[in-house]
Amino acid sequence: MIVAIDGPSGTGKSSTSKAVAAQLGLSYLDTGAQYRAITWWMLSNGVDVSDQEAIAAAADKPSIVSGTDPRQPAISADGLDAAGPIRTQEVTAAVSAVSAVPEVRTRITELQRAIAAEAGGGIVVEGRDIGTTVLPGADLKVFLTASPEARAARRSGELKTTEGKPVTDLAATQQALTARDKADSSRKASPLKKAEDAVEVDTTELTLEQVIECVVTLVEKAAARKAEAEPVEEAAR
Ligand SMILES: Nc1ncnc2c1ncn2[C@@H]1O[C@H](COP(=O)(O)OP(=O)(O)O)[C@@H](O)[C@H]1O
Ligand SMILES: Nc1ccn([C@@H]2O[C@H](COP(=O)(O)OP(=O)(O)O)[C@@H](O)[C@H]2O)c(=O)n1
Repeated sequence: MIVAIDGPSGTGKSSTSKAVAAQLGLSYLDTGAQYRAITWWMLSNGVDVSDQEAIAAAADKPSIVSGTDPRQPAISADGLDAAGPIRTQEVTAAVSAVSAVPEVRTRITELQRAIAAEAGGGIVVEGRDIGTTVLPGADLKVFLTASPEARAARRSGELKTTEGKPVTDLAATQQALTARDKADSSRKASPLKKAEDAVEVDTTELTLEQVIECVVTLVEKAAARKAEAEPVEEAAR
């Protein structure tokens, strides 16, 4: 069972995906964390993130390792725990530029497909291009949306500066979030986009619990469809 959950920042992808995976006993992959980890590695290793060629040349250098336990998500770059540093404002500000470089996307997409292929019992993969590009054959595709105001309000309490202080400026958070959406949606390589066969869920007026319940129901229905379809496929072979 492969579940793809895409959408812009602050729509609830990570919280929903982790909870759904934990509830249904599936693995979990946060692909945004992988793009953040490679960005953090580049910033830490003197790669000029305003130079596309420099980013492309460094794309296959770091080893990026993701944990797939939804109760203990883990991410490392060259063996260093990246979970904390990837959430800083510095990384958030640079990640769209790094993730737009085709060599970075090819590298990270390969990693994502390998992880999904190895997840025996099924996996929930969240990101921007999972349903359109990474796993177009997913059994269920969900595209989460929410108003920019709701997304900024959700995010403003979480963001941290490089010194670890909270960022509380709501207007600035909304502006940064909108700029990142624009960059992610307009890049040439695998932009943020709803897959044609994805189910769109607007989470603006929903609690996180309601979104989780909705996605669990969608996964259960997709699993039942898959179970019904498989004996037919077997017989046709
Ligand atoms: N439906 C919701 N209502 C209120 N808060 C939410 C909802 N969904 C997520 N959140 C909160 O919003 C923040 C961002 O959610 P997250 O899952 O990280 O979004 P994304 O992965 O899409 O960026 C988190 O603090 C989360 O708890
Ligand atoms: N499948 C993906 C996932 C993330 N990304 C990039 O990684 C960035 C960070 O993703 P994220 O999911 O951690 O972002 P948030 O929604 O958590 O803020 C995005 O803004 C994209 O630039 C991507 O290009 N493709």
